[in-house]
Amino acid sequence: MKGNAPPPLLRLIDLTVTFNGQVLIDNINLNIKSGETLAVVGGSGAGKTTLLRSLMGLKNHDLMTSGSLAFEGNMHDLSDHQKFGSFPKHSLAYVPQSPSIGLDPLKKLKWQWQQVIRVTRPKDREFHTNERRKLEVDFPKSILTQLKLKEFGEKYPHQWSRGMQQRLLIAFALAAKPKILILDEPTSALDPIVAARALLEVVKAARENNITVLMVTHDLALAAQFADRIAVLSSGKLIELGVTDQILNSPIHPYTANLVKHRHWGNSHA
Ligand SMILES: Nc1ncnc2c1ncn2[C@@H]1O[C@H](COP(=O)(O)OP(=O)(O)OP(=O)(O)O)[C@@H](O)[C@H]1O
Repeated sequence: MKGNAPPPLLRLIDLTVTFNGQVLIDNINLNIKSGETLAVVGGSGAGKTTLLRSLMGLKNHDLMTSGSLAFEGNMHDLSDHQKFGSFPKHSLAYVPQSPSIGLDPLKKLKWQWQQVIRVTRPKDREFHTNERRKLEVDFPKSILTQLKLKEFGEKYPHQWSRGMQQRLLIAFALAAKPKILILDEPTSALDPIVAARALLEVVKAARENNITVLMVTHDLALAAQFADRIAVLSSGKLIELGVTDQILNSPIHPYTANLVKHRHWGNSHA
């Protein structure tokens, strides 16, 4: 059946990022399959955030980027910001590690939701104007319920805890109906028990809405609970990639074996 496998939704080809000659991302090739949850795991400084930012075409002028990205069969040059402009950015939704980056402290959350719709669905062909207006007024209740968020509209960000702000950003991202939801350390603002529960809800909501999830985390145990596949990043290199069970039960690279050995596993993968 191998020959019949569908092409990947996104293909990262020969991505290299350097800073003053120092290699931060070293020739990474990575496929993301439609509908999967892929976790990129690595320690601090491994290059996780740099990988995500490059993949989204977010330009940092200090860094030199080379490589390309194929999305739904179309090629985009990552080294050339102008050419990357043709990439359908609304297909990706990014939730940053720090929720405060994504929220305006001076605006009620309802206003911020309206901006999400205006930006992600400009002159939308999918929607008649009336439908779009309705969406701007009504946050999809199903997503609020799925993520256990209520009464979000009339409050300001500071009236929510950091964990709630992070969940709200994830809800905004899901409601914008991206093809890929990108989560940077999605549970860093939450305590471990709440984190696992919240991530379970996010992955479930993404699956129900047919959204592919790419997350980066330093926590292999958390990745193991939710990811279909795990990619291991170390010093900017993709050193191992496999389905979650293979990574946990028969890791090939000594770095991965060490990660697995030194994790305290919960019940799911003891
Ligand atoms: N703009 C930049 N200029 C110079 N070096 C950078 C820049 N951005 C990232 N780096 C370096 O690239 C390496 C990877 O950083 P990155 O933030 O991607 O790692 P990370 O895996 O996300 O780490 P963490 O888990 O601590 O957030 C680090 O050595 C970092 O210092």
